[in-house]
Amino acid sequence: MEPKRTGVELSRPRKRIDAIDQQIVELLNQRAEAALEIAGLKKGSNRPNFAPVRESEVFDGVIKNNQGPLTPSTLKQVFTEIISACRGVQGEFKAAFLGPLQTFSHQATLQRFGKACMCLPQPTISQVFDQVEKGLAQVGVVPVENSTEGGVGQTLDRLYTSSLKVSGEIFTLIRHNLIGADVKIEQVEKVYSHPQALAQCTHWLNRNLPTAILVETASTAKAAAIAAQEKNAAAIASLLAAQSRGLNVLADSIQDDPGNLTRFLVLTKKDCPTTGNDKTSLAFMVPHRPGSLNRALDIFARADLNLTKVESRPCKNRRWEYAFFVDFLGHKDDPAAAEALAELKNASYMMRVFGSYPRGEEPLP
Ligand SMILES: O=C(O)C(=O)C[C@]1(C(=O)O)C=C[C@@H](O)C=C1
Repeated sequence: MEPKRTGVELSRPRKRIDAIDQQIVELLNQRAEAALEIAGLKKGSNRPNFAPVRESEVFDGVIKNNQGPLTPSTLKQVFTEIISACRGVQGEFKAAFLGPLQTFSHQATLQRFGKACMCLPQPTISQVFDQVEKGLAQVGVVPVENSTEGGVGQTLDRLYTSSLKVSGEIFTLIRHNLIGADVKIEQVEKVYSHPQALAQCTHWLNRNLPTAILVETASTAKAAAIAAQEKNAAAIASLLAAQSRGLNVLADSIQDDPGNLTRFLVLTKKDCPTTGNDKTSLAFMVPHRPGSLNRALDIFARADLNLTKVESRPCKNRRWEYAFFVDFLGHKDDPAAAEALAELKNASYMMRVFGSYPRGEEPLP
């Protein structure tokens, strides 16, 4: 007869885990004490606690020495929370973003700043800028472009009038889920969501819920709130919305494009020094003459600067004139970039560099 299986054979590795956990707790507290000491030293010198370039160095160092079995992306998640907790020990760390809670802007904020950050959802993109400009939040998180829908005009326009610096970028996978309370997928008669989310799930809805009535809401979070109350109703919203309302996920990842990404910018008052893997965002306006845009773009080509984005927006006070928003790989203080920017300044009647910042990582679908 086979011996009865008990938990006995697990006790040795579990004891090892208990001992390791004790060490982790001690080390985490030592790390938090060091962060507190740094905060004390920064206080006198007018340096903000948030140091994005240093955070990139921490991530790079951790990943460089990793032997596995944990993957780099798992370690990044763990250290996002460790740094978040340390920032929290240093003082209240407030992040403003386009609300309400449980939207993709909220998700992007948590993805970058971890759960210890204090969330300040704002009714408009412009108010996100206001909060940081007034010093009421240390960072602002605003959407700047979506991989299928394109640029977010309100963000580009407000960047133009703001003195804030872009000090980071966040790529967030837009995963839509059909969520509901006590409802099975075949019982769903109404689907609530933001018009963009409904549009991004058109094929899935046609195939799976062809007779359901689609109802537009102001946000995906609002849709989740309605679905939590209404019979035979569901919402298209984030996992965060489902979890926070205790709703069931009836179908996950239902967006038509599995690689749908939104890029967010992180706004702060201070510039970032170079890391060696940076991106720069700027805007310029050139005179209305044949070839002037061509000549401006040629400056980047001659400096061997790779443009990752070019977008135009109408100038508000000059009809049929445009500001060109450009991102390139590199830091504004790199010698070749600095020279190119000086040349561009001469060739344009307005140029503003919004900031150079560590390049963000694009998550895999
Ligand atoms: O190194 C610093 O400047 C710190 O304040 C410490 C620390 C960290 O926990 O590693 C915390 C916040 C900063 O944004 C960067 C790093």
